[in-house]
Amino acid sequence: MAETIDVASPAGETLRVIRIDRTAAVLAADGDTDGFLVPLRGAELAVGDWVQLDAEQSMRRLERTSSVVRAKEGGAAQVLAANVDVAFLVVSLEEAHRPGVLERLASLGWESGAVPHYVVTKCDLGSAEERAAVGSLIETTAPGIPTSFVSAWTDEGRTELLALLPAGRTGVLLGHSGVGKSTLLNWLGGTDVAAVGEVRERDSKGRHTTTVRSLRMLPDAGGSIVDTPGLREIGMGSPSAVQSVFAEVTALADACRFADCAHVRDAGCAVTAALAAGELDASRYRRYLSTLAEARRNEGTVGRGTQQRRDKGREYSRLAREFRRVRGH
Ligand SMILES: Nc1nc2c(ncn2[C@@H]2O[C@H](COP(=O)(O)OP(=O)(O)OP(=O)(O)O)[C@@H](O)[C@H]2O)c(=O)[nH]1
Ligand SMILES: [Zn+2]
Repeated sequence: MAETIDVASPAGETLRVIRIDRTAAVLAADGDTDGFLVPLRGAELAVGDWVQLDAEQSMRRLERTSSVVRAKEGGAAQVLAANVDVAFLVVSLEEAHRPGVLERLASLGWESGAVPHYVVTKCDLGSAEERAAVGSLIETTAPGIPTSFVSAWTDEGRTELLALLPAGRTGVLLGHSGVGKSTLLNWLGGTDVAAVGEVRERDSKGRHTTTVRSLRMLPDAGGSIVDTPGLREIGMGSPSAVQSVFAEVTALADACRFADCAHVRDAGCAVTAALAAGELDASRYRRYLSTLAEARRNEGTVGRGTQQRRDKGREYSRLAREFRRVRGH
């Protein structure tokens, strides 16, 4: 990647991509909120990337320490954010009752290379019981990932989140459209939430969403945070990330003494035994099979796929179907 830029900046200076859209990026010195605009002209940059300018004013992207990737069907994977330390998995209190959403976000979080942390938003809308239910669901669904309950309306949880982003650290907000990511960004950044006017565009399905990705400094914390556009379909990372989310299921499947076992009804199968004993939740096992199948198929669409991987995807789909048929889930 070599890109000529028309702004005088000292050669060798390391700059960060703090804003990006389809055609241009804004670069700024570390900790700076003012930067300059660079046309992308095909350069593959993501928010959070570090770039270095040489004497000829062409730029070189430094190696990424982490990246949040979205698999695009039929195309190359898209990097949503680079060099992030904490991946905030944002769910609204309402949405947090759905284990499938929690699992997908967890997988995307582990896949990024950043440390995942759930943020349950809009807690002003729910009761203490509802919150406790979500807390225990998260503990069983994604053990080991910490959770913060927040509300931008009542100011709950702000200090807790800011403590995770001291100077030199960057967070990223991952979550479905409408869970309150833009609101969080402004709330953490100290902007009056009521005064927020985001740039919004229509997406291919006519819905409004945030399309510009940006990195914002957090004056009250020292670090920074990246907003990603509304993710209507949250990807789920690679099969290995899915397997870390479903670690206990993976361990059971590995412990099964039959090679090529469908883990559906065979006597002596470790998975069947755990299901029968009530140690493994049938719907969790079904989600494990279908999520893994989807991750294998995606691996095929982002260009890294081999026939073998696609076959593996089909095999998991078949197992998921068979499991539903036999168990009625
Ligand atoms: N009750 C309540 N509503 C909130 C809170 N935070 C955000 N909302 C509302 O939730 C809606 C969505 O908020 P946004 O911040 O635009 O959500 P988003 O995740 O950025 O959505 P996209 O830009 O489409 O990705 C808005 O109507 C907000 O006013 C909160 O803490 N409590
Ligand atoms: Zn088995």
